[in-house]
Amino acid sequence: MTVTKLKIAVAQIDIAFGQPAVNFQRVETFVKKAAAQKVDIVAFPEMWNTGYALTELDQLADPDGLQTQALLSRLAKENQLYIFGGSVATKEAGKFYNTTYVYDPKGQLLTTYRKVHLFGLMHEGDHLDAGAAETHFNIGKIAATNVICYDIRFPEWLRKLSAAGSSLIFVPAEWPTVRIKQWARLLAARAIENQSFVVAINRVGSDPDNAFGGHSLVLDPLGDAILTLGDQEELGIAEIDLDQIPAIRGEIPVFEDRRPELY
Ligand SMILES: O=C(O)CCC(=O)C(=O)O
Repeated sequence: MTVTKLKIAVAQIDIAFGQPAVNFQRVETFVKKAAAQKVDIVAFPEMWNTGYALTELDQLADPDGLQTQALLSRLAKENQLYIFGGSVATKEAGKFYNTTYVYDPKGQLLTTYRKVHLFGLMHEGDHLDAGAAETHFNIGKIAATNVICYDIRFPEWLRKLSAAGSSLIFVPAEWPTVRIKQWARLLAARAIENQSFVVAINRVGSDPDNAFGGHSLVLDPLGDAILTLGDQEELGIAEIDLDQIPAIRGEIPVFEDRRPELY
């Protein structure tokens, strides 16, 4: 990794419904595939341990995220890369969350984020508690942040995270095929308005209620796609250069031109 360039692997995986052991194995396989491509970071989708088996979370959610943390820490260290851990279902003090972990190549946990906006259409609010905190982390010297899936429909949340200094936004998702056009458009808008790179990782396959459309994307700060995946399981590779950001933000200085006193 140079200071501004990043080689990213997007692990667009299928998720076995309610079968964490199968999914842990799949994540391990994809980290190894990514390492073979000599990437700096590999990124995963949302709720990859359980899928949306929300009624079974009491048996399936990872207690305090410890199993996920142990796996991601070991894999990051063994393979000498960053892991953006998508998100997993966790059980903490009797509550359930949709939780992200990010690891550095030393196997150290960089940050934890819990999905802030719960998606009523998929009954998240009936089973999960919402997070209430921002996340900020560095990939090398690159300032990054993340949200989860439905969070991208709340531009004010991503603006707040970006205004704090991030220029790279990760978005893990289980975004249904039926709304995949909205996925692409919302992500492009979030990239353009925040003048940030966006790495958006959707799952493929289906569960008892939905089919999931893949179409994972890496977008530049103008909203143009550097990488677009299809609707099958695959590992996509993209290179981004954060050196583009100062010129784009200098030409149209939206962060400086904001009028927060009005909104
Ligand atoms: O906003 C949407 O259309 C999809 C959101 C979603 O599937 C989720 O947050 O899990």
